[in-house]
Formats: sequence, structure tokens, C-alpha cells
Amino acid sequence: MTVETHGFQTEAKQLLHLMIHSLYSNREIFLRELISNASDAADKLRFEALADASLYDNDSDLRIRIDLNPDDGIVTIHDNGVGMSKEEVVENLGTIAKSGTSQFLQGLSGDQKKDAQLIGQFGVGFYSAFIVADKVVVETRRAGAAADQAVRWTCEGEAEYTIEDIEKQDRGTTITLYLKDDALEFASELRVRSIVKKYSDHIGIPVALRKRADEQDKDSDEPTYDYDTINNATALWTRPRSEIKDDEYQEFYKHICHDFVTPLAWSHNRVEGKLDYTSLLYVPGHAPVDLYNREVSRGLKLYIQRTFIMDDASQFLPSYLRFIRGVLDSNDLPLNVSREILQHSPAVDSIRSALVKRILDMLEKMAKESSDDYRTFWREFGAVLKEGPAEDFANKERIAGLFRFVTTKTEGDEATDSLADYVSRMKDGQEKIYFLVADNLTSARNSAYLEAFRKNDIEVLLLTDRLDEWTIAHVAEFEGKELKDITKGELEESLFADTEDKADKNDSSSTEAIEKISNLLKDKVESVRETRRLTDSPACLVYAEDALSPHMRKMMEAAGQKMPVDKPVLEINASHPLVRQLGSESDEQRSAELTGLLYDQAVLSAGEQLENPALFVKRLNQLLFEGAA
Ligand SMILES: Nc1ncnc2c1ncn2[C@@H]1O[C@H](COP(=O)(O)OP(=O)(O)OP(=O)(O)O)[C@@H](O)[C@H]1O
Repeated sequence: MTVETHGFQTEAKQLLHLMIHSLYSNREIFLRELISNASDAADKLRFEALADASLYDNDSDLRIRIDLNPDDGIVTIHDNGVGMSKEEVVENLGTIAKSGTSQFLQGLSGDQKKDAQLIGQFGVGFYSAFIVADKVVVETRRAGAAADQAVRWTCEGEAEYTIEDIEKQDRGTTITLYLKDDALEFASELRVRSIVKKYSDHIGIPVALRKRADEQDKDSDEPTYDYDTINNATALWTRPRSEIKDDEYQEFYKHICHDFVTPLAWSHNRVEGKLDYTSLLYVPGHAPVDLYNREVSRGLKLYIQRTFIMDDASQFLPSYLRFIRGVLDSNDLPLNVSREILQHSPAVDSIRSALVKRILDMLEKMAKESSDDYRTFWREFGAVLKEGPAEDFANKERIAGLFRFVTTKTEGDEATDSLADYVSRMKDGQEKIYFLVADNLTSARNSAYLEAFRKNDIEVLLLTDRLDEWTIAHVAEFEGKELKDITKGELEESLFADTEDKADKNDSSSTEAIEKISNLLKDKVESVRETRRLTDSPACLVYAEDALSPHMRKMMEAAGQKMPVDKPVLEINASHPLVRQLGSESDEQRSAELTGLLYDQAVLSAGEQLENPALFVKRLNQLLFEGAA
């Protein structure tokens, strides 16, 4: 018999190293992971047997069995699921196909405590065996393969593993763990029984523990054993809601998602009538490392009449809810359904819209009843939810209601205020919801465009996420109130009356200033007018209602699209000394310099780049020296 030695893929090696050396606070989870894998293998066999029942080979009672040998510190887990071929063993146990792995590994700090937590979020599956064992042997025979086509995979170190052909009498996989000296507790019946009960009660097939039989076979010296089923063995979602405890829902989530972090919320529903299905949807407690990678397949685990059909059935969720995990069990779809059929099925469309409503309900409820959880949710998934209004027009207002913002009235930098909060604080006579787009909070808060809003105590949303402006354009209005960019168009006259400080205004000089500036800047601005926006700054640029903002234009240009430049309006603050000086200045050269300065300041306030920064600096210094002289 030949024994082949193989090296692990780099990522697998790194992960294995971590498993072996990490101080793991919650070591028992290795059993959950291995039982989960065994139960997945049973699901896969059932699925394959839909097309070819002979794969059962007269053994269709799928189950998981655990043998303990406390004397030698050995734990063995058997399943009669689908098993693996030699190629599958190499592929599945020698490499990690999970996307985001190298990204995740780079994120590790070397601090064992922090890393253990990160590993928990990442989910390590099979490799978690190495948390408790220093040697792991996997013997497996693929369903449909002959007894002499089985394989043994052995790993004792971190760098390599061996593979050999063996004979195995029955189909499925047996995993043998040789426990580390400090992990011998995991061979104790009492301990394992309670762990299995905790983690696998909701698994759809029996998990049984080997125990000494009450009656000994008289003809043999060997002890006689039988198996004691520990778990409930009914798939959780098929049970009535009223009978399921919170921790059972949580454990089930961890089982299907291979996630170690408790979910924030769930929603379990049975629908009967025109369509007949059960859904169990979860909001995870943290974002996966690859949330923004659109290539990664994700979605619900699809069952049809209790039979597992596929992981990641993405057709049941719109992309902006791609963070939702869970199970859908349908009685309407055909068992031989494929991803292509799902794409064109009207039943799928109806289920999807019903699920979207459930998810929005669940999020609204969380926002209302558990604000801490909702903050976590928003932090982790807010950016994805923001894709909603563009993708799902019918629900855009409900989705926008779930958004959280930093506004000029928010304390701190965390986005905690909803549009409804904003509307409830609107001033008498205020008809619009105002927002300002900026690169970051500091520049937003210090923006000249906010001056009149501050003075008149009108709240403004501060938008600093890359896609905020695009999102808001799709939302367009909330509770009948238009969302308005404060750098565009005219402001409501009635609201900003206070800003105009009549006493300070010098009408003739401001008319003159406007005339001069208009002439000097005719290539750069559409027109020049007096402002309602400013109280302290001399000037600002204002864009047409339908113009692309500088922020958007920069983004489109960065994406390689050349955008036409719409000339802005220059608004000037007539009571500002610089403007007054300009109005009364008779020297042409000086007027041009002052106008240049005024314009460049407005460009900077708008968050744009100056065309000629050196000239700006020179003019500024000139003015300063004059002042000092
Ligand atoms: N008992 C088993 N029977 C058959 N195949 C198995 C068994 N255990 C593991 N595998 C195969 O090995 C693969 C890798 O398992 P592993 O637990 O590392 O990752 P996973 O279950 O795919 O994902 P996750 O990282 O989310 O746990 C599985 O996808 C499966 O194909």
C-alpha cells in the first residue's frame, strides 16, 4: 500500500498553525463543527440520492455516531453521509477554498487572545479538530464507490499530511481524534453528552453516543456496546415556534452558518395557502470578511420538503439584504430544481418579496426594541443596506427609514439618528430634509455651507460615506419631505430670513461688487448673487439642483468617466469685509486679486481642488502683509 505525503496549501498551513497554538477559550466547539460537517454530508447524500437511490446501498437511515475511549484519549465520529473521494479529500482537507481567507489571515495581530476571537468569527470548520487533538485521522468512502476505494488521511504536524488507499466496509466518514494531554476531558462521556446535547439537538438526524450494553455478550471477551441517541433529531425549523427556546435558535444559527458569534435577531415563519413554505431568517452579529465581494455566493440554505437542495440559494434575497442567513424550506418547488429554474420561477419571486417584508419587519422591530443591537447591526451592515433604495424601488421609503445618520445635532461621531428623528425635529415652516455631502465629518462640521443653518437652528444630515449621495438620490423623499443638498439651488426664503443682517448691509457696494466679480469670473461661474447661506465666510459656490456635485463628479472621474463641468453660481456675503473692500476698490489690478481670493476660498469650501494653489498662497500672503503693514 502506498502512502503519499502532501504539503498543505499556505493558507491551510497558517490556519492549522493557529489552531494548534491558539489559546482557545471555547475548545468544545470542535465537536459542533465536526457534527455539523457530518450532518452536511448526510444532507448531500440525500440530495444526490434523489437522482440515484442506489447510492444508499440499502442503508438510508442516516446518522452520526460518537465513540469515546477515555483510557487512550481517543474520540471517534462516524457518519454514513456522502463521504469523499481521494480527490475530494485532498481538495477539502488540504486547502481552504473559503474566500477572504488570506485577507483574514493578514488581519491577525499575533496577540493570541484577539486572534482567537477573530478566528471565531471566521469559522474554521474541520481544522477546529486541531484545537483538541495533535493527531487526526480521517477515513472515508464516497457513496457509490467500492469498499477498496476508500482513503485514509492522517495529519500529525502542521506542515504535511499523508494519504493512503484503504478498504472501508461502509460508506461515509470516520474521524478519529487523538486528544492532546490537556484535552482529555473530551473523551469523557458526561462531558461529551452535554456538549452534543447543547450543539446538536436541532440537527435533523440522530447523533448517538456509544455506551456499554447493559447485557454483555457471553461468548465474547470484548465488551458489548450499543448506541444511545442524544439529540432531538428533528430539524429545528419544522418545530412550532412556541416550543423553541432562544438558545436553540442561536445554536442552530451557528450550525448552519459555521459562525461562532450569536445572531442579533431572527424570524421564523410558516406560510400556508397559495404558497407553502417555512423560513427561518437570521441577522448575523457581525459582517463576514468578504461582505463587499460581490462575486461570493451567498443566500439561504434551500430545502424542498425537508430535503437539502443547496447552500447559498441567492435568488430568495435581493442583493442589499445579502447579509441575511437562514433556511427556506419550500413545498412548492420541484425536487429537481436548479439555480436556472429558480431564476425564472414566479413562486421564487413571490417568496422573495414576502421574505423582504419579513426582514424589514425584523429590522424595524430591532430598531425599536433593542437599540444596542441595532447600532451593532448598522455598524456592520448599514453600508450594504444603503444599496437598497436603488435596487428595491417599491420598498425604498421603508429601507430609508432604517438608515442612521450623523446630523448637526448628533452627539459624537456614530450614526444614530433616523430620518424619522430628523422629521420630528423639523422647524415650523421647514419643508425639506437638508443634507451636506463631504469627505469626512470634520470637514462636514466645519463647512461654510452650514453657517446659515446653524444660525437658524436648522438640522442638516452630514453624509460622508462614499455612496451616500447616490443612495440619497434614490431615496429622493421621506414622509413627503424632499431631501435637499444644501450646496444646490436656492434656499427657502422664509426659513433663512434671519441670516440677512440688514443693518450691516451696504447695498450700493454689494451691487458694485457683484458687477465686478461677474465680469472677472465670467468664464468660471454662471452668475454671482447675494447669499442666504453664509454668515461668516465671504463666498461659496452653489450648484444647479440637477447638477452633479463635485463629490459625485470626482467619483465618476475616478471611475474613468469624463464628466461635463456645470458652471456653479458664486454666492457672496455682502456683509463680509472682503466683499465690502472689493465693492469700494477702484484699482483694477487689486480688484482682480481680491476676486481671485474670494473665488478660491469658495472652491476650497466646496471641497474641491484649486486650479492654481501657488497663486492662492501668494495672494493670501500679499493681503496678510498689507493688513500687517
Ligand atoms: N464528515 C464529512 N463528510 C464528507 N465531507 C466532509 C466531512 N467533513 C468535511 N467534509 C468536506 O470538507 C470540506 C471542508 O470542511 P470545513 O469544515 O473545513 O469547511 P466547510 O464546512 O466547507 O465550511 P466552514 O468553514 O464554514 O465550516 C467540507 O465542505 C466538506 O466538503
